[in-house]
Amino acid sequence: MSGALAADDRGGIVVDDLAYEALVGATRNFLDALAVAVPDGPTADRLTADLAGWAGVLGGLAAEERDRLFGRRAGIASYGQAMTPAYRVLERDDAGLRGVARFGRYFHGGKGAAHGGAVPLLFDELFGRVINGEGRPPARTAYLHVDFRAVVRLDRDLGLRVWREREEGRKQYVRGEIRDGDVVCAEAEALFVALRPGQP
Ligand SMILES: CCCCCCCCCCCCCCCC(=O)SCCNC(=O)CCNC(=O)[C@H](O)C(C)(C)COP(=O)(O)OP(=O)(O)OC[C@H]1O[C@@H](n2cnc3c(N)ncnc32)[C@H](O)[C@@H]1OP(=O)(O)O
Repeated sequence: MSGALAADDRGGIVVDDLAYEALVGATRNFLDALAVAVPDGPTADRLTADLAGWAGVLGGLAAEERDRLFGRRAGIASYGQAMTPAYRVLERDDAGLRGVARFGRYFHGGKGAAHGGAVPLLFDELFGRVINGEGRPPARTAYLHVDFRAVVRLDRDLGLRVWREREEGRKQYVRGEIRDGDVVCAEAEALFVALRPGQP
């Protein structure tokens, strides 16, 4: 990214994991509040100006992709990103993971249920985490199939499970499910293809 500095070149102290997790959590809370608020004109103007100010501050702290924190902190909730519904990994090994997810109001589709696009988004994120494990070449999603079995309700702790199904050369098949208690809300299957050296 042009104009971005490597973290080492900035000379400052990078925020610790706990503080970064709190920042991403506050961002999620903000997005949930924005999704349901009906602001008056002055409030909207004030917020727009505040956000523009913060975008400017953060723009001045932009880093190269390899040095960024967003989505790259393995030890914290949602790997430190707010792009997908919130999740936490409870158990993980090379075969898969178990965890919990929560779809905030920002991910509302209609009639109290999560947006249909947010469900595959979460699967792609989780699959990517399992497939791109330690020591493996990076792999990209070739296809992602989701069956929506029951509505995903907002603001509830949901069970997550993802597991590697099989591997055929560069092709890696992975499956997963999202449960609300005993109810399977969504099941997914995907193919990831490991990238050849130099492949974007
Ligand atoms: C790099 C990122 C990780 C970095 C680490 C970061 C840490 C972790 C972060 C995790 C957070 C989120 C991670 C999300 C992961 C994404 O969402 S990636 C973004 C979404 N996906 C894309 O943009 C992919 C776009 N497509 C492509 O780049 C290329 O089509 C692909 C998928 C790499 C495959 O192309 P290719 O390498 O030229 O392979 P190709 O020879 O065509 O096919 C290889 C084999 O796969 C089969 N195949 C390919 N596509 C299909 C298909 N759609 N259906 C069926 N079979 C297929 C072929 O038939 C062939 O089979 P065989 O003949 O070998 O039996």
